[in-house]
Amino acid sequence: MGRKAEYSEKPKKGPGRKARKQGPPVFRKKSFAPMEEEDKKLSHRQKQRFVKREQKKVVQKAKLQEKRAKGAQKQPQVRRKTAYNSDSEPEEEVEAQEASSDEEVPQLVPAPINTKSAAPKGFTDDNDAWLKPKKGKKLPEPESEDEEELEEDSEDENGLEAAESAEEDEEEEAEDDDEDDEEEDSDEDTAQVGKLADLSDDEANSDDDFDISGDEDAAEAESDEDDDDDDDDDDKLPIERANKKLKKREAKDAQLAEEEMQMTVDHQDVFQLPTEEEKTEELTLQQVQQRIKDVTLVLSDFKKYRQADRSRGEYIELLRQDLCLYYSYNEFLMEKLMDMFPLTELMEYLEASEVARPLTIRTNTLKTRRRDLAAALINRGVNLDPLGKWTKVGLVVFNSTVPLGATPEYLAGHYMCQGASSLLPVMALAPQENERILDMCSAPGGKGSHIASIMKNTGTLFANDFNRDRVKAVQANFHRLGIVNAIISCEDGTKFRNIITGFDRVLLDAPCTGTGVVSKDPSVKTTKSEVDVQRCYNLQRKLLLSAIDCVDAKSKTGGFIVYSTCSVLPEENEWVIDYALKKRNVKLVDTGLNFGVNGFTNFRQHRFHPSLNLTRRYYPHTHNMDGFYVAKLQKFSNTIPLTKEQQEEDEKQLDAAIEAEAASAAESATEGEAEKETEAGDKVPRKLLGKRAGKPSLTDIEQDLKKKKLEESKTKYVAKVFEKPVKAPKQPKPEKPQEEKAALSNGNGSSKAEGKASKKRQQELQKVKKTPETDQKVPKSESPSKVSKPTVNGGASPATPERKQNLKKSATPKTPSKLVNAPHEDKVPLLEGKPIKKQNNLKKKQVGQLKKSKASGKEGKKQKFKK
Ligand SMILES: C[S@@+](CC[C@H](N)C(=O)[O-])C[C@H]1O[C@@H](n2cnc3c(N)ncnc32)[C@H](O)[C@@H]1O
Repeated sequence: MGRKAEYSEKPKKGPGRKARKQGPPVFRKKSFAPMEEEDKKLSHRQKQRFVKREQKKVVQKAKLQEKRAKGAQKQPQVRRKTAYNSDSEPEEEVEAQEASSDEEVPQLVPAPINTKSAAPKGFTDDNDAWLKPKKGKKLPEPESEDEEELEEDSEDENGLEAAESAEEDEEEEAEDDDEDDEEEDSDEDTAQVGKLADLSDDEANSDDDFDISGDEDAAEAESDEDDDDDDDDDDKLPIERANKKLKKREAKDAQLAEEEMQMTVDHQDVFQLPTEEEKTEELTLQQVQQRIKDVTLVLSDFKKYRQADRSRGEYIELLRQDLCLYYSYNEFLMEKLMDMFPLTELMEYLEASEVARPLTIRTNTLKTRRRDLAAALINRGVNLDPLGKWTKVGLVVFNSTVPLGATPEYLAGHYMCQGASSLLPVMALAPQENERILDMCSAPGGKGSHIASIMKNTGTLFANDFNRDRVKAVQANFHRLGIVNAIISCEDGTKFRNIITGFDRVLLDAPCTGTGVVSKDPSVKTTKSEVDVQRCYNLQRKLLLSAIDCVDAKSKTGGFIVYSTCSVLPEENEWVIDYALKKRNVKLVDTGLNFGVNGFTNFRQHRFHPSLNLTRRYYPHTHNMDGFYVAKLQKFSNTIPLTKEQQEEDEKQLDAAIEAEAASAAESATEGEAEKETEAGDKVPRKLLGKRAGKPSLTDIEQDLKKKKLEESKTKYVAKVFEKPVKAPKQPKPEKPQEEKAALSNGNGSSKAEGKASKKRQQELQKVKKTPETDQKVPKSESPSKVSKPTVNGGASPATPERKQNLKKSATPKTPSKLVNAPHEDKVPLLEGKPIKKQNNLKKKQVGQLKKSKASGKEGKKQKFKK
């Protein structure tokens, strides 16, 4: 139920806005309040005048009293002038009065007061004419004192007091007029100028309602500042003068601000390094963060902010500790990172490493196209986008309502879940169709499957990994993705050159410390140590040399090796490449990746080959992908620029280093466990694991000795980065007797005993006879690769005509590979070197012979039967 509207009575409309009359002027009481009340708001000049006036009053009163005493009575000669001149009053008269008021002795006798100038009590609409300021003159300040005096005047027209007040007023006015005279030249003009000046002077504006004191203040300021320039200013326009004034004021303000700033900076609290006591105190994360900022600031301008008695090292040490605490890194890794990045970049890197990288997938172009895959996944509720212009197969997934590892598309092999950075090494490898390519460390097969899809399932992909369990993943993935051109093996990559060589391209995505993927695996931040890094880079060096040896420098389409790691440490990247440059006939070439940071050519005190700037580094904070490293090498000669002895020595060193590191790692692990046990309070003898299991526990001295040995072995076998490749003397190549050639070609013994024996024999032979190398090339100026003899190991040498001859003539077949175990008529290792075609020829031969023998057998049988 609603209420009915009542329209019968319409409310009368009042007068419109225009019809309304303007009310009488209302003056703020304050403006006319007694002086005492406004005392606080008076300007300095006003106060001075007020004091002066008071003093004068006292003096005058004293004089008056004196005169009274004398009894002298004089007629007033000057008409009394009121504070407010009416418009009707002639100006001349006023001027005359002013002139007379300048006289030293005022006329004190009360005069008959002019009715025109008599002021009524208070202010009403009737006397508003008073308030109109005289044209061209500023409105005088209405002072309450004057008001009172006027009232008094009107009451005691002929009284003595009236005369007194009149005299006072005259004096005051004279004084004011004196001041006004100073400015009167520009009075009319300054009506505008004054406003401009007031705009910049809030103080002046705020003083009085009538803008009088404002003008006075402005004038005061002007007089202060412009004393010197007064003469120059005379011939300037008012606006120019105002502008000048404004600029001066601004300059003064700026100077003041500058001084103030300097004062605050000078008195700012300089960060103090904590004392020993303070170091033991526990801090909150916020406090640690603040201290990181403070120390960073000190280090940014060390001269300015440092404590006099403290060194830079102390600040850096504190910063490292705080960073370790804040980001949960161990000191070793933090130190490595601090060596790599400038401070500000380090912060960015650490922050970015705390955030997970976006999930990315790679389209399997063997089965689908990217846009079809994207459409299918969008239909399933996956929010995605192309990964970037640099890839045609990558997609970045923002969010998904379904698990990406279980969609029908995934199970059908339409895509592979892969980090963006793992697309880079395959792009750098640039596989071609129908090539023979090796993926030396393949598991779980992400990059391998990418290679196969670019090859469009043509040629042959050898996917190898040393970890048997992980090889299963390669198998499963390849099966799911529909790869049919791959041979999967489980071999030690370092020995792969002994199994099969002659590849067009090799990808070595080496095992590493994983320092680039801390966002994926945060345990890396705390678990990696110097020993881990050493172990990794020694293995990486071995693997890389093997990978290089597997490539055929004479490949028509390739001859490339791509080395990559998901580590950011130079030890695992530039150092390894630099090592390979010195040990093999390879050079660095452009990766073909048009983004990424250049590799280091120098790092701390180390200097690498200048071409290392062709390698690429990727960081989470700059590329929003995992920390990654990619280098592309081209093999320009199949010869090895080292003598056999040097090669063996190198290998021994690397092997020993890896073993020593492994042993020390096991040792430290057992020690750690044993320590834990004893810490736990179990007072039982230490449990020994690993190598020392079952052996009596070592005494402290023995343990010390062992530790020393370990340390020695570590330092001994850490390969030197600047190690110069040893120059091999050039030797003439004498004719080899057939026997020796055969012996040489049997380097790959099938049994270990045989292998060793043949190796010894070969070494002896090499000592006696050395052959010159014909196709030698110098890899780079600093490493002349004059090789004295061909490699004995068939895996590392190319299939030269001479070698082919040897292979044919070899009496005993040595086929070490698990992949290759074919009993052949001519007993040649089938997959050695390039001649894979030979395998087919052999097979044909074998088949032909078999057929022949069968045929002959049949014929024989037939013949027998016939017989
Ligand atoms: C970084 S992962 C390879 C990832 C792989 N390329 C991919 O994209 O899926 C390194 C691999 O090297 C393997 N590995 C370690 N030592 C090896 C060796 N001596 N020979 C061959 N593979 C090795 C590890 O089992 C590991 O799977």
